[in-house]
Amino acid sequence: MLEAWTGAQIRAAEQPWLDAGEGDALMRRAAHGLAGTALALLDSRNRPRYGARVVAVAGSGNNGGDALWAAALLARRGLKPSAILTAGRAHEAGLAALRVAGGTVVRLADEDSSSTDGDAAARRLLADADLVIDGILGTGGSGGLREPAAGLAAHLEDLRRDGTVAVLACDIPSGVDADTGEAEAAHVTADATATFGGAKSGHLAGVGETASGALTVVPIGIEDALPEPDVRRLQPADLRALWPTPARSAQKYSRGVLGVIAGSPQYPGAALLTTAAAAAAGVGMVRYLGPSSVGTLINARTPDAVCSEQQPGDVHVQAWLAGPGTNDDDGQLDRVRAALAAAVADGTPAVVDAGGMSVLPDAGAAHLVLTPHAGELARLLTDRLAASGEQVERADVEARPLHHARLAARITGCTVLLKGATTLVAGPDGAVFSQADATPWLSTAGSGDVLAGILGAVLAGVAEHPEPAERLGLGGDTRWAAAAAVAAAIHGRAGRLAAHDPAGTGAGGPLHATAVIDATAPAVRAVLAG
Ligand SMILES: NC(=O)C1=CN([C@@H]2O[C@H](COP(=O)(O)OP(=O)(O)OC[C@H]3O[C@@H](n4cnc5c(N)ncnc54)[C@H](O)[C@@H]3O)[C@@H](O)[C@H]2O)[C@@H](O)CC1
Ligand SMILES: [K+]
Repeated sequence: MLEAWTGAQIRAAEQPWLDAGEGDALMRRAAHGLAGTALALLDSRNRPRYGARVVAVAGSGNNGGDALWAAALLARRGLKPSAILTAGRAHEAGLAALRVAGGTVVRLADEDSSSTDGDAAARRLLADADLVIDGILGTGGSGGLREPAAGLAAHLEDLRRDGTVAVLACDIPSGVDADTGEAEAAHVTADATATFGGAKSGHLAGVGETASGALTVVPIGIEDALPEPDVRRLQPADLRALWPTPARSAQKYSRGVLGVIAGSPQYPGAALLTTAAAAAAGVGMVRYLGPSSVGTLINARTPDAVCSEQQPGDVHVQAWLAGPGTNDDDGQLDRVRAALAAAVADGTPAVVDAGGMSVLPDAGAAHLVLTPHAGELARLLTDRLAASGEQVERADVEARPLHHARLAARITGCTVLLKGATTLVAGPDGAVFSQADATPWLSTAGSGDVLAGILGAVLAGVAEHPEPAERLGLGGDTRWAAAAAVAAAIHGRAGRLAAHDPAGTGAGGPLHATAVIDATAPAVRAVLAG
């Protein structure tokens, strides 16, 4: 599991070492890890190390100190170091080390300075650089980059996009909030980030996720002092442990029955996709409740689904999937309401997707997993905050995804899975998961229905088997958020397979929602095979 903490949590874990006067030792370890990551980044681009020009861009704090020390260390490996100072002050020992290593130093003009010689010299250094280490701001930064650093960062991004320079962020790309991944204004975008002691939540959400590039966590000795993580990301081994794999004695009922209330004669597609996806994910059995005309269509694609016009109270299921493609005309929304009320009362987990979110019970529960995209989450929050008159727009959710997912979980009392390039899952108990397994090709109609089906299958499978989650320290209500993260990861991986985009970079080509369904079982097999 990749675990991440807030800046304050990391600082608290460092404090005993600082109190004991061992701050320098922590910085030395950080700088060594940073220098090692710099060499690996050059190697990955087939750039020779010897004679490579490395520029440390350093602000006033310890983040700049790390960068200056790393540049000095790299001089011993044959690189040519220099530094651009963005503030009036710089870390003294780091700066001294860089000078001893033969590095030139230029300082950007601040608002009070009339000379801009430093700015021109800084741009010349960047133009000649093979590698830039961004040490402008770390966990002590607040409020985004200001001038003159902001202008320099914009110039650096032009050079990075052209491929002339590789950018390595020290701890966190400067200007990105280490706790939230938000960036109000200018920020650095990095090809890679070396972070110290533990990942920061800001690496796994929002702008911070994309701005960080490839993340390396450098241990500095404080790790045992870290508390429960703020954000988690499940890795393949975790997915393997959490996937509802059948026991030898399993039969369809012990594996879980999923009740699906989706689709309508007008919009049957959602019913077809959700039921087929749940079946492909290996649920014990799918029970579809809805109009018989839709049931007939479902059985043409998924003959194993049991379809009827029964009501939720007539059947016994281990999980519900309620909402996609439903409307008021044919009684489907009444079924959704009844299923969700029963789910809250009897503890049966439920996926609440699309139209289901408009008939959510006032008092939710962690075992109800809502699956909004940014626009739906904005609407849900605006509805719930109507009394205060607060309006939430889609753009607000996109700019502050972690904040809004957490807010929605708190207000609704439900687990909230916010769909996006990176999927965030927030539980009402405060647990957060961030999964980045997807491919941009997944942004297509029907993709969300497939996710809902996979999630329904996972919830039905884990409903009566909490042990694997407990073994990973994800017990109690956190297990519902973990189940949602598992489903998001498998959906993303199926998408990558279907698009032939193994790394999720956008390589490969288009996919159709049904291709994602067909790739679901192979994605699960690949995870289980390790
Ligand atoms: N505390 C420790 O023991 C360790 C810290 N380390 C490094 O130290 C960093 C944290 O160091 P600091 O606490 O000095 O914080 P930073 O280096 O992030 O910078 C803080 C300084 O920047 C100024 N500042 C804040 N926001 C600004 C803005 N928007 N524009 C311009 N200036 C701004 C502050 O006034 C302060 O002087 C970590 O990210 C990590 O890189 C590592 O060396 C490992 C050990
Ligand atoms: K930085």
